Amino acid sequence: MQAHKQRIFVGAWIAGVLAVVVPLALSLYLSHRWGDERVTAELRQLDTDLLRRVRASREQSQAIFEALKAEPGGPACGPAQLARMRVLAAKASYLQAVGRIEDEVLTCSTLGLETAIRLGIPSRVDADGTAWWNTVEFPQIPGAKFNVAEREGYAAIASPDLVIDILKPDSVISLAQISTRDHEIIRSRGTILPEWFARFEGEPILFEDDEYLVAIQPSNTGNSAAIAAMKQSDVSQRILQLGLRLVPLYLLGGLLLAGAIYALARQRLSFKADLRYALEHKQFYMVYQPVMELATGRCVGAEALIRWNQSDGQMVSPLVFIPAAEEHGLIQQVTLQVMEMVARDAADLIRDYPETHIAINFSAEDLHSPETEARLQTLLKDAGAASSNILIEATERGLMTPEKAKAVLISVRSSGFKVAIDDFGTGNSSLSYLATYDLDFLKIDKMFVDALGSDAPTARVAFHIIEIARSLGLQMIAEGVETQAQCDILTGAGVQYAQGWLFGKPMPMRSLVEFIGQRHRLADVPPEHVPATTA
Ligand SMILES: Nc1nc2c(ncn2[C@@H]2O[C@H](COP(=O)(O)O[C@H]3[C@@H](O)[C@H](n4cnc5c(=O)[nH]c(N)nc54)O[C@@H]3COP(=O)(O)O)[C@@H](O)[C@H]2O)c(=O)[nH]1
Repeated sequence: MQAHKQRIFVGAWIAGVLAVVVPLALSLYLSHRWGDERVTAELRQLDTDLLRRVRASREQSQAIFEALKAEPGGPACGPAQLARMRVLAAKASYLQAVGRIEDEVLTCSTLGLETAIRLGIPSRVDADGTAWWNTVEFPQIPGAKFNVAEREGYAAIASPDLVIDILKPDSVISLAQISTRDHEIIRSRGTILPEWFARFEGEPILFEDDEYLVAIQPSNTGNSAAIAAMKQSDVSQRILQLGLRLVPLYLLGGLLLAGAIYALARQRLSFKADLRYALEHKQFYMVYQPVMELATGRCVGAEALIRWNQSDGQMVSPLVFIPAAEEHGLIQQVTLQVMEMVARDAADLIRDYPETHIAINFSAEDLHSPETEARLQTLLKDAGAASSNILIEATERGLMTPEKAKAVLISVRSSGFKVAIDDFGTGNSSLSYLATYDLDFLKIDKMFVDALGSDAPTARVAFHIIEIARSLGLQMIAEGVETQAQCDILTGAGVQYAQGWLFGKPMPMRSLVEFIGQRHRLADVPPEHVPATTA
C-alpha cells in the first residue's frame, strides 16, 4: 500500500475508534454530571417551593390577624365574630380555620368544636409575638395534627400537609421544614435524619453522607429551614435512567460519525482519489513508441504513451486508469499533464529532428473541449514545435458525437495539426466517422495486424480497411506489429507506417532520440532530411 494511503487508513481507523469511544465516554460522563445536577436542582427547587408555601401560609395568618384586630366583628367568640372568621378562613388557601386563644387555650374556632383545647407552652414565639404550636390534635378529628399560630389572641389553624404536599405520591425524595432554633420538625415527608441538622449553619448547604444527598435552605426570616434529601441509590438510579437515554443517542451519533469517516476514507482510498493524488503529485511520466516508415525503415515519429508509477513503485496500466479517468471526469487533467510532459520531453527532439512527429492520444472529453486548441498552442510554444510536429490520435469513442467533436477537429486541422483515427474498425460506426470527418491518418488496430497471415476473417477485414484508407487518401499507421511477416504483408499492401515491438517498445524520450539517430545512421540520412509524415 502506498504511504499516503497507509496514513489515510491508519488515520481513518484511529478517527473511527475515537468517533465511537469519545461520544460513549462523553455520554457516560454527562449522564453522571447532568444526573447529579438535575437531582441537586430538584432538591433545591423543592426547598424553595416549600419555603415559599410556608411564607404564603404565614402571610395569610398575619393578614387574618390584622383584619380581626382592625375589625373584630363583635364580642370574642360571639356568633358575629365567628361568622367574620369563617369568611376570612374561606379566603385563605393555606389555612383550615381561624379561632381565638386565651391563656394558651383555644376557646373557639371556625372548625365549630365545642370544647376548649389546652395547647400548652408554644413550640416557638417569633420576634413579632407570633406563638407557634406544631402538632396540635383535636379529639374530634382523630389522627390529624395541625399547626396553630397565635397573635394578640387570634389563632390561625393550618394543616401541615397543605404546605408540604408538593411531592408526587411515588416520590423518593424526603422533604421537611425544621425550626432552626431547636431543630424541631415542623412538617415532613419521608425520612429526615437529625444528624443532618448539625451540618446546617444558617447558609444554604448541599452535602452527601453515606446514604443520602441532602440540600438544606434557610427561610428568609431565618426561623426555619427546608430540607430535601434523596437516597444515593435513587440518585444513581436517576443517573442510570439518564444514561440509558444519552448513551444510545451519543453512541448512534458516534456510529454515524464513524460511518462518515469510513465513507470518506473509502472515497480517499478509492481509485478516483488515487488518480487525483497522482495528478497532484505528478506520478505520471511519458514513454514514446517509435513510428517507422516502412518503405525506408526510418523512424518518422513516436506515439506518446502515458505511464503511472505509484509512490510504492507499483505501475498501473493505462488500460486500467485511462478508462477510470474518463469515467471520473479526470481525463482532461490527465491529457493536460500529458501535453505538458510532451512539451518538456519533445523540445530536444524537435530541435534535433524538426520533421518528426509526436502522436498524442485524445479522449472524447478532450476532443469536445473548446480549451483543447489553446492547450495545443501552449504545447507548441513550450516545445518550440510546429503544429505539423503534433499528431492527434482520436479514438472512435471521441468521434461518436460529431456535433461536439467536429468543430474542434476542423479548427485544429486548420491550425496545421494532423489527426488520426485510432483503433479503426474496433467500434460500431467506423465507416460513418470516415464520412463525417476530414482526417489525415488511419491507424490499423493491432487486432487486425495480429490476424495478418492467417485465414481468420479479421485478416480479410484488415485488407478492406487498407483499401478504404487508400481510396479516401488517408495515410496508414499499422499498430502492434510484432513480426517481420506482418511487416512484409503491410508493406506489400501499401501501408506506409507502422509501430510495434518489432521496431521498438515504448521508451523514454532520451532513448527515442538515440533510436532515431541510430536509424538515421543506418539509413545514412542526415537528420534534417528525415521525411515528414505528410498527409
Ligand atoms: N487518452 C490517453 N490514452 C492513452 C495514453 N497513453 C496510453 N493510452 C491508451 O492506453 C491504452 C494502453 O496503452 P499502452 O499500455 O501504452 O499500450 C500501447 C502500446 O504499448 C501497445 N503496443 C504497441 N505496440 C505493441 C506490440 O507490438 N505488441 C503489444 N502487445 N502491444 C503493443 O499498444 C498500445 C497503443 O495503443 P494505441 O493507443 O491504440 O495506439 C491504449 O488504448 C492507449 O491508447 C494517453 O496519454 N492518453
